[in-house]
Amino acid sequence: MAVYTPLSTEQVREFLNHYDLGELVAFQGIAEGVENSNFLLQTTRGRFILTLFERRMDPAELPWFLELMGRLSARGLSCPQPIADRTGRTLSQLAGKPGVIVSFLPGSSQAHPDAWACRAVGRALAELHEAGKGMGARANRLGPEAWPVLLEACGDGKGGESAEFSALQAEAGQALSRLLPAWPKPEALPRGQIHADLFPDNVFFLSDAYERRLSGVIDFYFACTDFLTYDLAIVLNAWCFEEADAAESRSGGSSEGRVIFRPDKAAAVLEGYESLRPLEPAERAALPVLCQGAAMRFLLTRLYDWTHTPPDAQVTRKDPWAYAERLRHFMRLSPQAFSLPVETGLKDGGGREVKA
Ligand SMILES: Nc1ncnc2c1ncn2[C@@H]1O[C@H](COP(=O)(O)OP(=O)(O)OP(=O)(O)O)[C@@H](O)[C@H]1O
Ligand SMILES: N[C@@H](CCO)C(=O)O
Repeated sequence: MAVYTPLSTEQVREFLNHYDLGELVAFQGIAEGVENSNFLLQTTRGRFILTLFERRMDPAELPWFLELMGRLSARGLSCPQPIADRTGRTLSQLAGKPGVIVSFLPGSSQAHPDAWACRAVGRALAELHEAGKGMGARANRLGPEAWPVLLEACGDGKGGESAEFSALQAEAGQALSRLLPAWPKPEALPRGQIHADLFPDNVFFLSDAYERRLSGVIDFYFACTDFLTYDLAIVLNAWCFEEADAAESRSGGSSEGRVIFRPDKAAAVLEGYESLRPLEPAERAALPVLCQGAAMRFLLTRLYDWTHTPPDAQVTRKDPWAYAERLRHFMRLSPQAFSLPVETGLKDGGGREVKA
């Protein structure tokens, strides 16, 4: 559970007094997530999400994220809308942390998304890239310049001395020395606002007997300005492998063979994306390297968290070895692996599946 900062009913009630959101009925910490503390608030006016920002977050950058969500939402992407208090402010302080209340999105995430969901997320990513146009830039704090620093810092924490951990650190270091010189120059590919963490747990779906649709995208707190295709590479990493849930139950040894790449899902992501924003040849050619970079980014943040998560935090650590496997997969790929457009036969007009 990701609650780093527990709150009392009194604190939440007092906080809510500054908003026009009715009276507090109930609140609870939310089990999912690793970055921030999240609470579900039930008030007499409905459900809302309260987030307290914890780590890897410079409070000075919070207005940028709130502006992005407001803009995307105004342009038709279903995402949380920041809610202003009675003085018009969306960003406040609670328990010594910056805090925000956002609208609650209905639906639920899919732990094991199928090819249809992969196509829908590809399409939603292209919508996000289109809707994000025209906003000021925010640098990617977890981009390639940050990776060597992060790797260096991984060994400082508790448990960093184990042989298995050291082997993974060494492997990441070797891969990094090959990856960094191959990384595209900033002007080489189209850039824009990217989500940068579009994992299955950040995408909601709704379904009934007649149809299934993607109902919303959450968690924009890693969003930044970078290669649009890097966002696609993150989605290919996060949505197109199947894995055993190995995180906390690891008993040692290598995790080789725990994850399997699904080319049909990758084809579905690309087809969904290109149904709105066809890739340029240079973007296709860069995808194998960008996929290695995306695997590296999540390998490194997970590796760092493996040894730096406070023992009393209510949080389930994520498995860095699963991303080492993805990195190996993408390092083995031919540079032409994504060079041709794909056809999956899933075409349905975008994101909505009509059931028979
Ligand atoms: N606007 C929302 N509407 C509905 N549920 C939400 C909303 N925002 C967050 N949640 C719930 O809270 C959980 C955690 O939120 P979020 O993913 O933003 O946390 P995080 O700590 O930033 O996670 P991550 O590890 O993905 O970075 C989500 O999985 C979801 O269940
Ligand atoms: N989505 C990330 C956690 C947030 O950075 C991961 O699965 O490692």
